Amino acid sequence: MGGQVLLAVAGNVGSGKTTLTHRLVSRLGFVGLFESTEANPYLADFYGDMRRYALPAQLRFLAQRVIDTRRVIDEGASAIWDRTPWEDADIFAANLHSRGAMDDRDFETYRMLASQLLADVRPPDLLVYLQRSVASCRDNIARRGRDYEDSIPISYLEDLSLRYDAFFESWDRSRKLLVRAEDYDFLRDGSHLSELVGRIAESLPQRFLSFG
Ligand SMILES: Nc1ncnc2c1ncn2[C@@H]1O[C@H](COP(=O)(O)OP(=O)(O)OP(=O)(O)O)[C@@H](O)[C@H]1O
Repeated sequence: MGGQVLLAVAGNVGSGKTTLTHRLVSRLGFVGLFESTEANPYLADFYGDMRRYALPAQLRFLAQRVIDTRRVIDEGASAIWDRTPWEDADIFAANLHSRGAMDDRDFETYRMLASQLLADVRPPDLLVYLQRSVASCRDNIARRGRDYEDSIPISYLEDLSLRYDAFFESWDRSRKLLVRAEDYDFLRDGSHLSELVGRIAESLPQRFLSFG
């Protein structure tokens, strides 16, 4: 194995990142970098009133994810991210700004901090984009039944989905892999996971030849 491998799973709210990341963690023996739903004390308030809580919620997401990322990278173990800090900055915060939930002044403040915090964070070796239709994301969100997510407008998911596609298209910090979530059943079918692990191995840089 060519040293520490960093994988990232990126995708919309309800796309199934957490399920996939758990499966990959147990298959590969990597450390999982999970987004704890309880970790952001602004989240429920944010969904209740996006205008009021956009800036503190975004700052908290970014700070927590950068702290967790740096710790895992410093520890030297191979790891897999369930969402990256670049998604916070380039997708979520930018989306709130363009929806009018974050004003120009707050967005500029956020951008100043984000560019400093992210300046020397090592990117993943491979970004896996778990692409799922908005209708299917919405069904997953409804099924998991978190009260505070009841208020998520469909237009919010649609905007994020467009931004995710553009983010993936322009992602040039590492290699990347598109996975259409609806073609796989990672929860119930082990062969689907094996197929994806094979695709990941093929997509990684040469130095990780013995991966998987
Ligand atoms: N930067 C952010 N801005 C706004 N909301 C965010 C941000 N990062 C995460 N969230 C929200 O916090 C919650 C975290 O939940 P969770 O970890 O289950 O992620 P998720 O996006 O729903 O992923 P998945 O269903 O693919 O596992 C979700 O409602 C998620 O959209």
